[in-house]
Amino acid sequence: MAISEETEQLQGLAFAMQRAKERNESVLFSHVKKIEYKNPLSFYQAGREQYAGERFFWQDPAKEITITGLGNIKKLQATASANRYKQVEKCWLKLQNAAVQSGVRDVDATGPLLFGGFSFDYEQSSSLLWNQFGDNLFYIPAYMLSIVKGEAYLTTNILCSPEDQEQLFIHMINEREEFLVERLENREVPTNALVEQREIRPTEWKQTVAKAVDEMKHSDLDKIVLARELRVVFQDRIVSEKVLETLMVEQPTSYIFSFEAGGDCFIGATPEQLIKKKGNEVFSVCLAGSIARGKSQEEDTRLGDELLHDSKNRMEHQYVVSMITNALQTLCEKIIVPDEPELMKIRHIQHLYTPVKGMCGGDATIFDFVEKLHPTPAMGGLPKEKAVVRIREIEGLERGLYAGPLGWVDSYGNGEFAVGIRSALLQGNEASLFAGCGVLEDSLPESEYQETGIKFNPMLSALGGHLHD
Ligand SMILES: C=C(O[C@@H]1C=C(C(=O)O)C=C[C@H]1O)C(=O)O
Ligand SMILES: [Mg+2]
Repeated sequence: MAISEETEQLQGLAFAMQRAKERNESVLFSHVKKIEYKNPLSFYQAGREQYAGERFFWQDPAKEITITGLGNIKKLQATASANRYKQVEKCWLKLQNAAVQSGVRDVDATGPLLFGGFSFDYEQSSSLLWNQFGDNLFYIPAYMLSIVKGEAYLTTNILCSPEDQEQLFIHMINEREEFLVERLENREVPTNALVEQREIRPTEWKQTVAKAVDEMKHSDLDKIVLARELRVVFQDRIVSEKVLETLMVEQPTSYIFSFEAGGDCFIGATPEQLIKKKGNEVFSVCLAGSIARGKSQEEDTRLGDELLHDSKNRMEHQYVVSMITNALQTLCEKIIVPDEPELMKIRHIQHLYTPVKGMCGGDATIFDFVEKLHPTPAMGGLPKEKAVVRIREIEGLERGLYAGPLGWVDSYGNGEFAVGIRSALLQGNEASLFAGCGVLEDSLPESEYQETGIKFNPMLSALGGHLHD
């Protein structure tokens, strides 16, 4: 006779607790149950009070996987160093070695899952703006709703310590049901009035671009991505669920994410995948080269054609294609790279886009790919090391998680990271928005300034700020 789900779960938990006592160390227990479809934003919102500062949201452009995490049973944070990817991975693997799982198995993005992100530059001195996140931050949620290909799964994760008693966990098993109650009736949020919208040092930024252009003419630096910040202040605290909801409507073909730490929230709608790994298959995207959307169909097509044939933008794009191709080749047995870029048209902007696919050997992990790829010349520049150093020296920005890898990995080794662009850091009633652009020898500071202006629009629109033309 098949045992009931409840029994299986309690047996799994008892087993994990026994293992924790035997090993005298904490053991991760994870139970997955298939549930009726639930609205992921409602789940996210339901955890607002109890799990404030410990929530995340992730949705991929194809909407194959939507993950909402509440709570934090284990935080992983590596030292800010070149070794940070390996450090996080090592801790994650160690936890999994002893982990006990029960319930549904073999569904991507269910069960024990690590969510988080790395800053753009581990050598940038620690900043005040990003102090809630540090150089990198990952955590395993207590409760997680995964919508995978239209089916819903609820994961409960518990870290059993050798001293814990079973009773302690029974309430968790009951508590989680509360988060599943749809609370759509509370979702109406009054409009939050904009108090101030301010670009941070725009004139200096253009001067920095001009300086970089000059430097490129006299050095081996071929490309550098320079970013700037815009700050918006609202009357009341910014509600991240409201922002997510708008982003989902306005940017349906981007990754929608939010990542809370302490009182802050890193949120955005990025069109740029860094790496996706599913079994031995890997996917990445080269995205660089930009132009505005047209006001009419004709103008839009004309602008798209212009972008496809513009030598500066093609070069800007090609640097990314070459670097990603080389990086993937070191870890893959086979890769497929189209010869020509296509256009990616999103609400406020169009880009040159080349999707890349590969097959890797059995040993390569998603962290290996993140380490090899980050930062691509779409976020850093070329040569990579030099560009990162120069960004640190001249950009004058605290990038934090902006332009860094953000994503998840599950216990099956599958996962996905996007780069955290078209994003904002929410801090109470203020938000810092970031946008950058690829500067080449023939860049014009004014056009790069305009381009970054457009790149603020996805977040400005979602927050309720004034859009750039
Ligand atoms: C750096 C950003 O975007 C990147 C820069 C692009 C460009 O300069 O053409 C295009 C896409 C992104 O790879 C950003 O949005 O902040
Ligand atoms: Mg550009």
